[in-house]
Amino acid sequence: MDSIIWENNRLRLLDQTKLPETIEYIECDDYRVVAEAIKRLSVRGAPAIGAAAAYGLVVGAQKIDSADRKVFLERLEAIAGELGATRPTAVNLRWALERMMIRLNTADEQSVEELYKIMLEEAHAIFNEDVQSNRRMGEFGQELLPDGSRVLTHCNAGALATAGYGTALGVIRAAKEKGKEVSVFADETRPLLQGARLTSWEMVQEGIPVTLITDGMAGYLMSKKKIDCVIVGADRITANGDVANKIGTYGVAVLANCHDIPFYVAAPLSTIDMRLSSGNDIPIEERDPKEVTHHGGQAMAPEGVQVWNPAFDVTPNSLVKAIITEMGVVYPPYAENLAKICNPKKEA
Ligand SMILES: CSC[C@H]1O[C@H](OP(=O)(O)O)[C@H](O)[C@@H]1O
Repeated sequence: MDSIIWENNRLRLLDQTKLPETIEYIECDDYRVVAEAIKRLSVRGAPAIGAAAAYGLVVGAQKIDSADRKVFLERLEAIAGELGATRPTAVNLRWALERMMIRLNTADEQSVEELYKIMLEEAHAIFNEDVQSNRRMGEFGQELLPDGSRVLTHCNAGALATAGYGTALGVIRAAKEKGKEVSVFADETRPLLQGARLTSWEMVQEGIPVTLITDGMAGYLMSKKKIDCVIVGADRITANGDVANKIGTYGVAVLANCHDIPFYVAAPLSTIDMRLSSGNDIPIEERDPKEVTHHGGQAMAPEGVQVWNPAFDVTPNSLVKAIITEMGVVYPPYAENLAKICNPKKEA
C-alpha cells in the first residue's frame, strides 16, 4: 500500500488516520491540502513527510501564474516555508524542501516550464532514493537479526512512514526475504496508535508474525526474556547520535538497556541533522490535548484535566547500540562515525 502516489501529474496521499478500517486517498489539488495532511498525520513518518512536502511544492508550482523566474522562485520559497512549518521535529521535512529549493536556485534553466520539470524530477528522486535507501538499510540491518529473532518496535517505521519498504520494518522485511523467521512485538503507541493501527496492519498484510501489546507491557515482556532486540525509526538524529523519535521511545530504550537487550535505530542519512550537536537542541512538537483525552470522539478523561502531549522524546546516544543506515551500521563513537558517513569528503 503506497502512502504517496504521483500519477497523471497529480498527488494522492493515503489518509493514514483512517487505517486500518478504511483505505482512502486524499486528492491534493492544492499545496495547502498537502500541508494540512502533514499536520493531521494523514501522511506521517519522517521520510514520508519529506517526500510529500517535495511533491507538495510541485503541486504549489502548478498554480503559480507567472512566467517570471524571479516571481516563480519567490512564490515557491513562500510555499516551502508554509510546508516546512507544518511539523517541527522530523528533519526530513526541512531536508527535502531545502534540497528542492537549492536545486531550483542553482539551475541554469531560465524558463518556468523548465524549472517545473526540474522540480518534478527532484521530487521523484527524493521519493525513489528513499525506497532504495530503505532496502539498503534493510540489507545491513538484517545481519543483526539471527534466525528466530523476536523484535520489539515502537510506533510505525514501516512502508507507510516512508516512500516505501520502511526503515525499522524494512530491516524486518529484509530478514524475512533472507528466509529468516522473525516475529514482531508492536507497541500500540499511544496516543495516536501508529503501532496498533499501522505496524500491525503492515505485518498482518505480509504474514509476518506480529503481537500487539500496550505500551505499558514492554518492560514485563522484556523481563520474561521474550525480546531479543528493539528496532525503532527516528525523526531526527543529531551529530552526537541522540535520537528523537515517537514519544515512548526513550522509555523503551531505558528498559532495553536495563534488560541488556540491544536497542537499534534504523534511519536514512536524510534523518541525520549534523547541524545540531545534541538532542537537547531538537524542537519537540506538542500536539492537541484532545489526542490524549479523546479516542474516536469519545472523552476518556474529565473536562478541565491538564494535558501534556509531546509527540516525540529524545533517547540519548548512550542507550543506542547502533544506528542502521543505508551506508551501513554505525556504532559509537557516533560524533566521529556519523561524520564519516555524512561528510565523507571532509573526513577524507
Ligand atoms: C520512519 S520515520 C517514522 C517515525 O515517524 C513517526 O512519527 P509520526 O507518526 O508522528 O510521524 C515515529 O516517530 C516513527 O518512528
